[in-house]
This record gives sequence, C-alpha cells and structure tokens, in this order.
Amino acid sequence: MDQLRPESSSSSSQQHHPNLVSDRVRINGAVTVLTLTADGKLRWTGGEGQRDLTLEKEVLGFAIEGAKIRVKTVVEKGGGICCVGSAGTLVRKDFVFEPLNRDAQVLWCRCLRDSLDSLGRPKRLFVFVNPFGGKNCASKIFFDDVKPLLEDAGVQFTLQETKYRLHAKDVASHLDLSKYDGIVCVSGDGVLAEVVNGLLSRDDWSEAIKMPIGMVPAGTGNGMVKSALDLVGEPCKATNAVLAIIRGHKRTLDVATMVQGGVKYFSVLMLAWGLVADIDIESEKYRWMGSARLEFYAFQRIFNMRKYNGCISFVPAPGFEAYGEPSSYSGESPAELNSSLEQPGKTRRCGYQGPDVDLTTLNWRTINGPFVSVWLHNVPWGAEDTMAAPDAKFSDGYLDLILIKDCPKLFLLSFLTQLSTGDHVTSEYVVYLKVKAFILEPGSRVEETTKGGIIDVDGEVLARGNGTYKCDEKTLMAYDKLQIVVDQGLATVYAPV
Ligand SMILES: Nc1ncnc2c1ncn2[C@@H]1O[C@H](COP(=O)(O)OP(=O)(O)OP(=O)(O)O)[C@@H](O)[C@H]1O
Repeated sequence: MDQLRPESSSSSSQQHHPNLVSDRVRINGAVTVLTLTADGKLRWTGGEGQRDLTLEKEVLGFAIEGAKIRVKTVVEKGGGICCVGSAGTLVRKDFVFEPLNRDAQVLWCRCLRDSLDSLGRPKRLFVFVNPFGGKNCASKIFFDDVKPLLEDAGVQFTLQETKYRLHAKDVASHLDLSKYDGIVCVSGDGVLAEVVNGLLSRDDWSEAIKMPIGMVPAGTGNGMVKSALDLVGEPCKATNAVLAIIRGHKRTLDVATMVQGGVKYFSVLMLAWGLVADIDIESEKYRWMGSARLEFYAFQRIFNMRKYNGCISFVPAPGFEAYGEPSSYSGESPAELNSSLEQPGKTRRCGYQGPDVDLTTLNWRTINGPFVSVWLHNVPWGAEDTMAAPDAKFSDGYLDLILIKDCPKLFLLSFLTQLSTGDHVTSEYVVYLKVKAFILEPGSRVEETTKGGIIDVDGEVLARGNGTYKCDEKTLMAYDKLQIVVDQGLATVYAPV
C-alpha cells in the first residue's frame, strides 16, 4: 500500500500535492488504483479513463457498507461522474468502492474523515421551516431537498417549524447557541430578519450575532439567498442554497439599525416607502391571485400614481456627496435615545443598542419631497426577479438608496420592467447613491392629505399612516420620523464564495 502521512492544509497551496492515501480498490467489480490527494481530490481510473472528485466541491460525506465505502456526492448533471441531463442542475450521486482488506478500509475512512473535517464545515444546524412562507411549500422543500443533503453530509439538525409570526425571533433570542454551528431558514426573507432580530435582542448579542445563518429559498421574495447565489453565478435553487450551507463558506452582512424613540428594529434586506411599499403590502388584498397580484396591483398604482410629502436626510458614502442640500443632523440625540428607555420603572435594556457613532458630527444632506418612491437596499436582489440595487454589496457598510421624486406615469412601467435587470437605476428619473445613515420623515399623500403611506421593512409593515390598508393593525413603529444607521458586516451568512 502506497500510504503517506496526512499533511497540513498549507501543503494544498503547493503545486504538487502528495497523496494521503493511494491504494488498489475494487470499483464496479474491477480492481483499480484510487488516490486521495492532500489537496482534496479523489482520483481513479475507470472504464472511461481518469476520473476525479473534488472533496470541497463535490463530496458531501461517506458511509461504510460492509466491506465497501459509499461516497455521497453532488455533481452537475451532464458533468462529473453523472452522464445525462441538462448542465447546471445538481444531482446527488453515490460513488462506491471496496478496499481490498479491513485495514485498508479503516485507513480510507480515517483519511476521508480527516480531509472532510479539515474543511471547517458545520456539523450541527438549527433549522427553521416556515410552512406558510411563499406557496406553502417550505416543508416539502425541506423534506425533498434539504434533509437528504444534510443526511448525506452527516450534518445533525434540529428542526423547528414556525408556529406563529415572530416565532423564529423568540426562539433565536433564547436558543442555546453552544449546541449549533449555524441556523438555517427554509423560508423567505421575513424569517431571516426575525432570526437576526432575535440574536441581537440577547444579552450575549455580540457573540450570538456571529452565528452563521443559512437561507434556503421557500418564501415569496427570497432576495437574500438570490443575492448570495447570484454573486457566484449560481441559480437560486434549494439544492445550491443547501450546498452553500454544507460547504460552510461565509460572508459578513451589513445590518441596519432602525430607531424611533426607544423602539429598535434590525433590517438586513431593505426599507421601502411610497410606490414599492404600496405594491408590496397593499397587493396582499389580491393574494388569491398568486404571484400575479404584484403585477396586477402595480398597474393600479401606476395609473393612479401617488406622491408623498416628507423629507429624507442622509450621510452619503464617499463619492456621493453631491446629492441633496447640506444640512445638520435632525434625528434624536444620543442622550434622547438613551433616556427613552432609562426612566425609573422601565426594564433594563438588553440586547444590541445600535452602532455607537456620533451622528451629529457626520456630513448630512437633505432632500425634500414630494416623493414617488424611497427605497433603501442592503443587497442587490429584493426578490428572485427584482435586482433592486445592482451595486449593493453584502458588507460595504452602506445601504443603496433608489429614489424617485417625480416622473411621468408611463415611466413607472419601464421602471418596474427594468427591475429584473437592474437597468432602472440608470434612468434620468432615478437617483441612485449609497448612504451610511438615513433619516426618513414620512408625510401624507399629496393628493389625499388625510392619508399616509406604509413603511415596509424586509417585506413586513414597520409603520402605517392614517387611512392606509389595514391601518388599524398594530405596528412596531409609528408613521413618523425614523433613523437608520448601518453596521458594517455585523451578521454572518452562509454564502458561496
Ligand atoms: N406558522 C405561522 N403562521 C403565521 N405566520 C408565520 C408562521 N410562521 C412564520 N410566519 C410569518 O410569516 C412571515 C413571512 O415569512 P417568510 O419569511 O417565510 O416568507 P416571505 O417570503 O417573507 O413572505 P411570504 O409570506 O409572502 O412568503 C414572517 O413574518 C413570519 O413571522
């Protein structure tokens, strides 16, 4: 047996990679040489010439079956060791080999185990499944696509179906995180936002928020997972999303802290006020239409275009200082913010209180309304078919602001159709810039001054003005001035790199 000692991972950067183990084994009844290299390649010669599997990319795990070893892999249909089908689609495929004696089997298992362990993949995951997200198919997605891959990879998981709104937040705020390597949301963006809010509400928030969060698309929007997969050109499919989690690659993600008085909310995806919020939230009336409700209601909003009074102030990112008029900080002073929850009789504040920056010293700019649409975005995609902010980055420390002050009604048609490509931001009616901090002062509709608008954050209603859809429902914040500051890379998500 040509066996070499396992070498440190630093050797993987060398050009010639020594073998961890190389030995004669039986594959499909024929004896051939199988080699595991120190750079993580499993290589053999079969009937069709030399074959190889990359541990990092294709191998999920392995299992002992009598004298054989079954290697669980995922390969592209039409490539790798699978022969038929359309390229780009990932399929599970087993590769079975039989070492020629018991000692060799033990050695193969040890080397495969050590190699897989050195990849730093998660071993224990806490999985949320929202059975009512999207088209109510999250449970099916979990059992058909997620569970088999986790089992192939030997990942232990604890499954929690969400039973009510904010259930994921409640669980994340109390979960014993020492038992898990990551949290997974088989859901839309709403549950992801709840998990982030739960983690940041804990006393140990600074450690808790480092817990990697994985996303599997099973909601209506799925903007975060679409953004993560699209960055590397992968399709927004459950299999690709689960593989990103199993492989354990991570990215940091900016978190926006929204504050109004003593009330806080942490956002990871977007804030919309005006056109986009109205379409997103008010189209709920037509939920029975399925996804067509958005287009249907968008037409109503275009031909009956609303404008909103109000004002926005922002701290521009370097290079965007020319937008708006210079102004000074008009939000609550740090002292005011602190005093709002520190009165006698109020409970002790726990959890993250937002970034510790002196907003009064920053370079504020202001734009006065009316506005057709105000939209802040943290990542490029707001939904699988909506590239809201093509220049947005996961952790650049800024939110992308997409602003329409005024425009012809018919422009909104092209605006909405161009959302699928991101071309809308190049329009003469759209202002597109990056901001570090933001103050929204939402006002009434220009045409019906007794009515206000809706503030939509990560797909949920943060605040509703008078006379809006479902305006009697309680919301976390009032339809009033609110302040947003971005924390660079505060959260961590599983994402292919
Ligand atoms: N069992 C439940 N009953 C009612 N609401 C729930 C339940 N579980 C989760 N939710 C709520 O559903 C909301 C949306 O969840 P999710 O993120 O999965 O989907 P989405 O894409 O954001 O929205 P959509 O519901 O439109 O698909 C979240 O606010 C969450 O709190």
